[in-house]
Amino acid sequence: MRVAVIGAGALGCTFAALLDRAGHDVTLVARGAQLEAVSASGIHLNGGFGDWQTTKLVAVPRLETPPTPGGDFDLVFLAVKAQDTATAIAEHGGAIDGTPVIVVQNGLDGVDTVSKSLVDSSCVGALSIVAASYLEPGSVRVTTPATTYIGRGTGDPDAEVRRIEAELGDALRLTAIGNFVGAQWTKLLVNQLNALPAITGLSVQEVVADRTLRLIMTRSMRETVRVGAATGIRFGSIQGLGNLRLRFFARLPVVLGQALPARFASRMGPVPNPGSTLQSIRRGQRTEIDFLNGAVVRQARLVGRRAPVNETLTALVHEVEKTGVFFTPRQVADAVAGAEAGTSAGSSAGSLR
Ligand SMILES: CC(C)(CO)C(=O)C(=O)O
Repeated sequence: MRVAVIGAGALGCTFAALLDRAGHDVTLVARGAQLEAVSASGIHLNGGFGDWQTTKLVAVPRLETPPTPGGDFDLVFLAVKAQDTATAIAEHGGAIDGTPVIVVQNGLDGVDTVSKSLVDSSCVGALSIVAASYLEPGSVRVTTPATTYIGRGTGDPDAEVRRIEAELGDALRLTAIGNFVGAQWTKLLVNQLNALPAITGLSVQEVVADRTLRLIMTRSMRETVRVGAATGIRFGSIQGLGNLRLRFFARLPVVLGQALPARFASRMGPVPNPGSTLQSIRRGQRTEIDFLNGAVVRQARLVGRRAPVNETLTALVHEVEKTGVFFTPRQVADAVAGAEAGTSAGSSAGSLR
C-alpha cells in the first residue's frame, strides 16, 4: 500500500516505521530537524515493537496536491495533536481528500472534525494505547507496545474498518471495535494519566507510585466517568474496561478507586513513560490538555455541572506551559482541594508557588 503519515511525533513515527517494516511505501510529513534526520537516515524505532531502521520510507515537508483527487495514496494516517488538526487539514486537505484517512488522536473531536473538512474521504478513528517517546530527531522508543483500536460511530465495525484491520492489524496491532464514540470517552479516561506528569515532571509510573498524586488521578478519573455518564454516553470497551465496570468505578470511594490508575501503570511496564503531554512540555510545544482534561470541563458545562479536578489540572498544565516550572505533589493537592471546596482553580494556579 502507498501510505502517507501526517505528523512526525513519537506515535506518527512509530506507525510510519512499522508500516515500512511491513513492506508498505510510506511517505512521512515532517518538519525541521525531524525532516532532516529522517531524510538523511530514516527512522530508528526501538523498544517494545523491536528494533528497526526504516529502509524505504520517504520524508517530505508537505504533500503535493495530485492531478487526480486522492490519487497518490491508498491510505492516510493523520497523527497530529488535536490542536493541530485544522492546520494539518488546511495544508494537506487538497492532497488527501478522496483518500481514506485514519485519524490517530486523543480527545473527542478528531474524526468528526476531519470528516466534516474532507468531504470526499471516508474517515476512521484510531485510539492508541501505545506509549512512545521521542528520543532525538529520527529516533523513537516504544515504551509500551499496546493495541490501537479503530472504528467509527456508535455501531459495530463496518466493512471498511474490518478491511483495514485485516490488512494492517498484524503490522500495527490494530483491533476493530464497535461503539467507537463511547470508546473515545474511555480513552479520555486513560488520558487522565497525562496531566499529572506534565504538571510535576514525573513519569506516569512515578506519579502513580506517589500516594498523593495517585489519589488526585483517581479523583480526576472518577470525575471524568461521572461527567460522561451525565452526558448519557455509554463507555466503549477498550483495555478490558467497558461501561459497567466504569460506572461501578465512579461510585467507589477514592481509596478503593486507586486500583484503576495502579492497573494502568502496571500494564505500562517498567520503562518510564512521560506520556505525550509531558513530552510536549519538554519540547516547549503547546500541549493537548484543552482536548483532554479541558474536554471533560466543557462536557460538564454542557450538562450544567462542574468538573473542578479536571479544571484545576488543565489550569496547572497551562501554567507549566507558560513558566516551564513544575509543581510539587503538595501544591497540586492544595490546588485540587481548593477547587473542590469552591475556590477558583484557574486564577490561583500561578499563586501556588
Ligand atoms: C496511552 C497514553 C497515556 C500513552 O502514553 C497516551 O495516550 C498519551 O500519552 O497521550
